[in-house]
Amino acid sequence: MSTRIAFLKGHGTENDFVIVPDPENTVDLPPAAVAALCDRRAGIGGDGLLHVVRSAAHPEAREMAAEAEWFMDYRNSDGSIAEMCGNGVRVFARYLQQAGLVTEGDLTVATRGGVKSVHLAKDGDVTVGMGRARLPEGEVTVSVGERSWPARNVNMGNPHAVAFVDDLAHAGDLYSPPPFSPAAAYPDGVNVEFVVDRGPRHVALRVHERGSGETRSCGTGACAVAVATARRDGADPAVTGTPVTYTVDVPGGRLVITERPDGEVEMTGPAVIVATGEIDPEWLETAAR
Ligand SMILES: N[C@@H](CCC[C@H](N)C(=O)O)C(=O)O
Repeated sequence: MSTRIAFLKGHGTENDFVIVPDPENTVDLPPAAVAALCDRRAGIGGDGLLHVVRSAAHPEAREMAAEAEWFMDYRNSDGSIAEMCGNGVRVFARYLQQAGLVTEGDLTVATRGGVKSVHLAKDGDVTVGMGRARLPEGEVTVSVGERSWPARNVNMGNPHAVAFVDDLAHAGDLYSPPPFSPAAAYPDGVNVEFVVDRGPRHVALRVHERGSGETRSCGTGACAVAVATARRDGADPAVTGTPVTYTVDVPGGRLVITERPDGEVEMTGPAVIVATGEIDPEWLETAAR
């Protein structure tokens, strides 16, 4: 009989993940296996999967091994690969801490979007240096039913379309990806955020994630929203020399995002491990067929 595979379940502002610790990269996780594990009825359930691998043991991360011991091999719930996951990095760091692989304080995590700096605070919050936002030029439109909105194209390592709406209910049921145009703006698909104002430097969002559907939170999405809202509000820390902080409410909680004058975007929020268990490898093999 083959060995059972350890897993954990965790979430960050209710963006939830199956975590598979696999330091030497020996667990085979093809897209169908990831989709089976993330299935909320027939599997464990999650918006995505965090495969925890030593950077030195993963071909996509070897070059980052000197800077970051651990690689977050992130997958969406449909099995697709994404460059970055902001809530995922916080949960990944919490796992490393609880497993005794790192101590509280500062650490680095390798991701497909580069090496990220993480701070595990004593109060339980986790802060991640998310890098700089890129704001590609060009008009983008997103639609839901009869309504459509201009959207800001923001890249946080992964692609986002940020649309300001009058009412979050206008985003509808978000069962399927909101259509966007022009198609050339997002050749690899896009995460779409719908945003309303809540007060000064305070917004709320709903999100449809590429590869996962509507989720209760998206960390990269919250960063994209903070930067798009700052520009809409005429705030650019690179010009004023003053950091700008936004509170971003998501259906699953609250994230605080600061953009600094050097362009670096920092995200702070919670990260929780809720369960541990074992995956039956025979089930996984069958389920992934
Ligand atoms: N939930 C994540 C984003 C995960 C990746 C995204 N679905 C994509 O395909 O780009 C976050 O917290 O950032």
